[in-house]
Amino acid sequence: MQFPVFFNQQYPSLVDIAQRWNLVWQQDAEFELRFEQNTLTLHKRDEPKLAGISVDFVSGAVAHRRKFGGGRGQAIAKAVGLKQGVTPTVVDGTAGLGRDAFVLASLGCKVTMVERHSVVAALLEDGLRRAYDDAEIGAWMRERMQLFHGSSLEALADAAKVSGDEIDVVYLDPMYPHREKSAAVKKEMRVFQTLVGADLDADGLLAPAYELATKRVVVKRPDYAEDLAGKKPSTVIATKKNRFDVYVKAAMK
Ligand SMILES: C[S@@+](CC[C@H](N)C(=O)[O-])C[C@H]1O[C@@H](n2cnc3c(N)ncnc32)[C@H](O)[C@@H]1O
Repeated sequence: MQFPVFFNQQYPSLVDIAQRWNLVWQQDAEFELRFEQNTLTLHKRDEPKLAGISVDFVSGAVAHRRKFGGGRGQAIAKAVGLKQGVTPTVVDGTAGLGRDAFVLASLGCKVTMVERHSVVAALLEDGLRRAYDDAEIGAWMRERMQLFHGSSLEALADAAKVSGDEIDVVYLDPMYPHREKSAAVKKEMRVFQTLVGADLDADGLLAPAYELATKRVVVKRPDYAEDLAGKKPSTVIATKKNRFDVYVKAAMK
């Protein structure tokens, strides 16, 4: 399916990206793609004051968390079963901007990110390009993080084949419809949320995820959300605003 975006058609890299990701130039498109400081960036055109969004594994918030975050003590690490001597292989079935996947990769996991939205996939690929080239993190990023463009509802097993490994854990963090009165969403996330919308078909992800994972499926949810597909998890790891629902199939070894 083609997605409409506005971009500078005189800029060859943007023309290439549009072709590769099936993005079609449109004068009055809601979003614009730009290259800013060697970084593919998405802007919402009717809110020009909002900062653009991009994927940056090298500097910024995720890099800070890698250096100063809680390491293997973080809730997400516990949820996927990272512990002394155990570093699971992961398919992240709802990659988004790749932040959770990057946390897991920086802790040693091999992670295949699956993303269905072509603009998000383009941003992820651009983030990976810069990370792969980075002197500090490039070597392990090339080994551990990769992208698969497709829907996890149908293509999860194909994504796993790209990885070539047995998949221990499938991680899911679908976009949850926001409550009417929820506090103003962080501005940057507003651009992203307008782009992808609510993942109303998310319940369908649990079954293919459970089939693929050999050890467990982990689902990130807001604390007020109902269980994915109405299925009660084996364990829940709660954080301040979210929880990780863990569906255990077999023990981690
Ligand atoms: C809330 S975001 C994930 C954020 C991510 N965990 C992070 O840390 O950046 C959800 C993403 O999953 C994607 N998505 C939802 N359903 C999907 C599916 N069936 N297959 C692939 N991607 C999907 C959406 O397009 C969106 O980019």
